[in-house]
Amino acid sequence: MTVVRVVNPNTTASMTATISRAARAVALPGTVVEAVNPDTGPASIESHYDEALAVPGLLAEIARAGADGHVIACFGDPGLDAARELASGPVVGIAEAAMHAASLLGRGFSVVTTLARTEGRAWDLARAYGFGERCRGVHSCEIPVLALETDPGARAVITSVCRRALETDGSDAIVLGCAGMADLCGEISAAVGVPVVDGVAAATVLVESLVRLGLSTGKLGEFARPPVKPYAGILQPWALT
Ligand SMILES: O=C(O)C[C@H]1NC(=O)NC1=O
Repeated sequence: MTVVRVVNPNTTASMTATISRAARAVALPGTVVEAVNPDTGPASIESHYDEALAVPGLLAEIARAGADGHVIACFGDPGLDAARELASGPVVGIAEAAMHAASLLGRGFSVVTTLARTEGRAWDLARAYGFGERCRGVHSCEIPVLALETDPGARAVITSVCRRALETDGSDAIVLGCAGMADLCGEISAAVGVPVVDGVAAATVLVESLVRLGLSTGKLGEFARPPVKPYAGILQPWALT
C-alpha cells in the first residue's frame, strides 16, 4: 500500500477537501491519499508574503512520519526544495507536475491562474522547470483564491479566460494555476475543447508512480538532510535532530 500525503499549504479546510477529492479520483485502489493542511499560516496564498509564511506549516506536515511521498498542493510550489531536503520519499509540486504533463500534450500550453500578481511566479516556475518555451502564456482571472468556492460566476470567468488564452497563445493545452480549481478540470476541458491539466491530479499520479518505481529525491548533495542547528524563538519546534 502506498501513502501519498497531499499537503494544502494554506489553512482552509474546505479547499483541502476539494484537493482531496481531486487526488482520490485518480489514485490507484492500493494508494491511500492523506490530504492535510497546517493549522498555522495564511488562509490562502496569493503573494510572496503569503508564500513565505506558509512554508513553516507546510514543512511540519512534510516532516510527520507515515507517508511514502508528498504533493505540495499550491501552484506556487512553495517550500519545494526544503521539502525535498526533509522528506525521505519523492516530493512533487502541482505546478511542476501540471507543466510536465501539459508539455506532453502538444507544442505549447497556457497557464490560467487567479490574481494577476501571481503571474510572474508562474513564469518563474515555468522557466525554472525548463518550460520557458513550451509555456506560451500566463493569464489571470482576477478571482481571489477563496472566492473560487463562493463566487457563482467564477467558473464562467475561468472558462472565458481559458478560451481567450488559447486564442491568444495558440497553445494546445491549459494548465489550471490554482489547487482550488481542481474540480473544474473536466467541465472546462469540455467547454474549450483542449486538454485541461489539474496539477493536484497530475502530481498525485506522478508521486504514486515514483513510489511504485522505487524512486525518490537524490540525497547525496543539495537535497541531503539539512545540518542540525538551533532555531530560536517560534521556530524552535522546527529544529532537526
Ligand atoms: O497562487 C495561487 O493563486 C494559487 C495558490 N494559492 C493557494 O492558496 N493555493 C494555490 O494553489
